[in-house]
Amino acid sequence: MSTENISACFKLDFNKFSLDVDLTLPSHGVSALFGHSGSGKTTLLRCIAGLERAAGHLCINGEVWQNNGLFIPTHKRPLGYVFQEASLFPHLSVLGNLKYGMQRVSGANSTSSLEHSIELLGIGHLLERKPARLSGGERQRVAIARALAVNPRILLMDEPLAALDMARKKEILPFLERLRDQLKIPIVYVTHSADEMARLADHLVVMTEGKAIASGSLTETLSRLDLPIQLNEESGVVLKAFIAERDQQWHLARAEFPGGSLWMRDMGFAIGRSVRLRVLARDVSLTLELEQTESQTKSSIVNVLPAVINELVTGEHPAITLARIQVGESILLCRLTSRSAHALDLSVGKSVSAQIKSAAIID
Ligand SMILES: Nc1ncnc2c1ncn2[C@@H]1O[C@H](COP(=O)(O)OP(=O)(O)OP(=O)(O)O)[C@@H](O)[C@H]1O
Repeated sequence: MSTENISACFKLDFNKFSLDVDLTLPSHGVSALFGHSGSGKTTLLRCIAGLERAAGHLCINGEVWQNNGLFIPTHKRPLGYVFQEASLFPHLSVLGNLKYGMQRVSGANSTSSLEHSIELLGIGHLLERKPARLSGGERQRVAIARALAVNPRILLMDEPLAALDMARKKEILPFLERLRDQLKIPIVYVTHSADEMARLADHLVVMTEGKAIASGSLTETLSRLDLPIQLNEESGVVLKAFIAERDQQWHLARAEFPGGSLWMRDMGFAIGRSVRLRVLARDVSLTLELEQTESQTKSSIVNVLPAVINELVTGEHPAITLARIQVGESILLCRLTSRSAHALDLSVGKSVSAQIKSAAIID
């Protein structure tokens, strides 16, 4: 078995809550811990940090931090931890805060890791400022840089955007994408925002009542219908695609994914650029008309793809049916009324046309 991953197995009992997980997470990229409030996401993160003393074991890319006879205390674990609210020392400048964080970790006094984290988070122009003169988003970028400056083996982030307004979130997300793409260490990211999860995660862990009920690649896990995350308006899939064509006259771009392609608003991305597409189940509808050219001329919907029904389940309310449909090698989800599903006589294996009302490039 490869040691290049995170192996985390914990059992912990609080009064009215038990954590019981046995997970293998990838050695790099973002693993999102996603689930309702109280499902145990923060508790799991705290176990990884050694802030909770659970029974079990923890191995980070071949380094054992906990097993039966061993428990490395938090201050000796080479990790970065980012909380919801950046807790910076008000009397120290940004640079002072970064350096203070480094002093506390032995062997972390590396100028190159400090410079690299300043550059990654784009805070070079803020180094002399005191925290009171930073925006919420800038403060959080400093907190992330401080966590990275110690050259950690893993970065733990507990809802780092939750305390920020929409504009600040938008400002910070590109930096988080940069960390995901450029850092060689794993990032474990707690969130209950479907949007953040879809945009940032490579790997998805779904938590319910202290258990990890699913753990797998983002694309695969989001295409499952047997998880509670699919039972709401935000359910949908993420497709890995690339820009294949641009229609300058109508300001559209065609993004190609395994098994199909979608026209969408041109965001100015170059041809060949990799992108993520988020297609919400509520934006997909089904018809039995199979002739694409004809239906395109009769409908305002630009994207019509041939599909085969893969699975059908009742949604969160009996009026709603969720369909999992195969489009080439990819899976899309569709929310429709149970009455429509009945009228179309939908069944597993049936060929249909999927009309995609809208899809968003989220990368
Ligand atoms: N030290 C503790 N003692 C007793 N119960 C605790 C303790 N810490 C957490 N809990 C309980 O464990 C459960 C899981 O909490 P946790 O914070 O891990 O959930 P979460 O999924 O991160 O939630 P949120 O999204 O609201 O942050 C909750 O019911 C919480 O009240």
